[in-house]
Formats: sequence, C-alpha cells, structure tokens
Amino acid sequence: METFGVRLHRAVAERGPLCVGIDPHPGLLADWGLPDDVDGLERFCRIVVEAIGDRVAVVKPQSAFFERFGARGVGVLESTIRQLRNAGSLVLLDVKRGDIGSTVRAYASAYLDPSSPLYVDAITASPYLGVGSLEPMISTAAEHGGGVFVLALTSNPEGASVQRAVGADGRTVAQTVIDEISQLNRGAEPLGSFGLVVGATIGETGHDLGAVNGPLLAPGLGAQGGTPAGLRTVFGAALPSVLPSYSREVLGAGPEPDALRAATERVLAECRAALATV
Ligand SMILES: O=C(O)c1cc(=O)[nH]c(=O)n1[C@@H]1O[C@H](COP(=O)(O)O)[C@@H](O)[C@H]1O
Repeated sequence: METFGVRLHRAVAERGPLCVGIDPHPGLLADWGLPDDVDGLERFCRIVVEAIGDRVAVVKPQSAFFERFGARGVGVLESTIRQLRNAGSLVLLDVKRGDIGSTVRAYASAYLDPSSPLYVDAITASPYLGVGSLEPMISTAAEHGGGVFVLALTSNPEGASVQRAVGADGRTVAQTVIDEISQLNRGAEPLGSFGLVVGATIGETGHDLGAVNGPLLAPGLGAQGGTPAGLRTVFGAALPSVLPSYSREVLGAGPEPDALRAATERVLAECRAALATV
C-alpha cells in the first residue's frame, strides 16, 4: 500500500506544487450565472473538475459549501470526489474535524475508510481538543494510506490569540502541535503523510517547521492577501515542503474552462518560481 505522503510527493513531481480549493460561494455561483441551489452547485463542481481535475496535484473541496444544501449537497460532494479521483487528482477534503477520541473515530470512518462513500485521500483536522484526540484519524489514515492536515497557524487574524498562546514549557500552542505531528512523520520517505496547515498570510512568526517531514498546506493566497513571494518569510527553510492552496483566486476566473485553466497555470508558475528560490 502506498502512503499518502508517497502519492502526494509523486503528484507534486508530476503536476506541480499546487492545491486548488472548490469553494462554491453563493457569490461565485451568481458570477458564473448559476442558481444558488443544488443544481448550480453540481454544475459549478462539474465545470471545475473538467477544467482542472486532470492537471492539478491536489483538489480541496470545502465541505461547508456542500453541507449548506443538506443531503443533496453532500451527494454532490460524493460525486465530485469520484470525478476528481477519475481525473487523477488527489482529494483533500476540507472539513476541519476535531472532537473527543470516540467521535473522532466516527469521523475517521466517514472520510478515511475506503468503504465510505465520502472516502478521500486526506482531510483537514482541528487539534484544539488536543492532538492526542485525533489519534483515531491518524491510525485510520496510517492503516489505509490516507493523510491528515492538522491546523497549526491558520490564515485568519483571529487564530493567533489561541495558536500563539505560550504554555508552561515556553512553547506556543502551535509549536506543540507542530512538534507532535512531526513525531508521526519520523523516518518517512520521501515525505510523511501527516501535514500541517500554516496560513500564507501570517508573516514571520518564529515557529520551527524544520523537522515536520510532511506537507505544509498554505492557504490564504490570493483572496486573503497572501502572495507566493511571501511564502519564504512564513516558511523559511521549510519552503520545499509547502503545498500552496488557492480557492477564490482561481475560481473567480470561471466559468470558462480555458480561463480556469489559465488562472491555474498562472498561480502554479508563480508558486513554482517562489518555491524554487530556496
Ligand atoms: O484548512 C484550510 O484549508 C484553511 C486553513 C486556514 O488557515 N485558512 C483557510 O483559508 N483555509 C481554507 O482555505 C480556503 C481559502 O479560500 P480562498 O481564500 O478563497 O483561497 C477556504 O476553504 C478556507 O476554509
């Protein structure tokens, strides 16, 4: 069984360091001339998958935009996941789950067990009930070759008051998350399967990402003001492990498939250039 880290490493080598998010905001549906309903959602996703599913390493559907339409919206999420897999991109489902361990086990079966209809390559997880509470996700991912991206330093301005709080041992909350996830990737080659989320907007924070040995998802580019050139300031020597992630910056170019592809190529070229500067 190939691990997620191995698959991700290969996908990035073949398709380049880029994750594109599918975030069907009501405003984007309107801009694309689509109704704000399940049919509009379905058409939006189909256009994105057909335009870029066969050329982007990772696609990250944001679950909230599907859940807001109830069961039929989740049905569109299921079919979008299937279509993305057929197009050859890895699917990172952005659900930011976290709970007590016994409930995390159910989330793990929902997203990381191959028998689930919502099975994906990797999910995002929130560690704020304790990194240890995520253990069922970690072990299910390890068992089935999946990945988990744990929030460390998020792109939003409100995150810092919690994530940069300093504990009794002098480390920030985020650094303890970084250190615990790094342990899980020890010895993995060429890349571990347990990633961290670090926003592209946060500037230099003094956190040590040097020992992570796993992917560093960098959302916040484009619409939230982060730039590829700014990634070096945020990530320093860890820059080669960064997986830049864009949603609205790319999606805003639609609905024409050629325009979506052109926007994807543009941000990919910018990211390649920024990541090559180490
Ligand atoms: O986990 C994430 O992907 C995430 C973490 C974070 O710190 N900030 C952040 O913006 N995100 C997600 O990344 C996407 C950003 O979308 P854009 O701002 O449109 O590129 C949204 O789906 C967010 O939920």
